[in-house]
Amino acid sequence: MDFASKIRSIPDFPQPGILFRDITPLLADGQAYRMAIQELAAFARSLGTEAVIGPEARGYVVGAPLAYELGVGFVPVRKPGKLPGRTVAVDYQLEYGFGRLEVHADAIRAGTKVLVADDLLATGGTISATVELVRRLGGEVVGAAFLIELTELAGRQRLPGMKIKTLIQF
Ligand SMILES: O=P(O)(O)OC[C@H]1O[C@H](OP(=O)(O)OP(=O)(O)O)[C@H](O)[C@@H]1O
Ligand SMILES: Nc1ncnc2[nH]cnc12
Repeated sequence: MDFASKIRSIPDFPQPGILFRDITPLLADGQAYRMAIQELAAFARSLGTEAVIGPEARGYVVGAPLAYELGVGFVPVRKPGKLPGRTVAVDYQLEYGFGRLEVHADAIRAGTKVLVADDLLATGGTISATVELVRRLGGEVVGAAFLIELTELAGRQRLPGMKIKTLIQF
């Protein structure tokens, strides 16, 4: 499957100088979406994944179906003030901004093998923050799975030693 042909590139969004890689055409193609999730699921299975975690919002369209396909739980990471229970938070930076991510403090049992999932790896800021949240809760991060990797932004360097699967590289 040529997943890259299902990605639309939009210049200067959300700000000048950013070439935005839009996954919505891939999501709209049921067969491509399913094959992409199944390919990431094979990687996740090989790592013994017991839970999947993903950041709001686009991390959910990868992480949630991946967890469902594996038959394991999904842990949502949210932007501030959205989760009703006690939370743990980390601040982070991304290609075009900065922010804070939160997770419920009781979302992961200590020792759980957790796969982190998102649509896209750019600078790695978002996923590093997500990894940090898992570790703070005592989970073991076994790997990271993405649809897209922006190789020039070297996000992998923020994840030393991590097993990483990406379906499309730009
Ligand atoms: O590797 P990084 O430099 O951190 O960039 C990648 C992140 O940026 C985008 O999310 P965004 O914060 O735009 O939020 P969204 O999912 O709500 O659109 C994307 O979905 C990744 O989570
Ligand atoms: N260039 C990009 N396109 C889409 N999502 C992104 N998140 C961070 N950088 C991005």
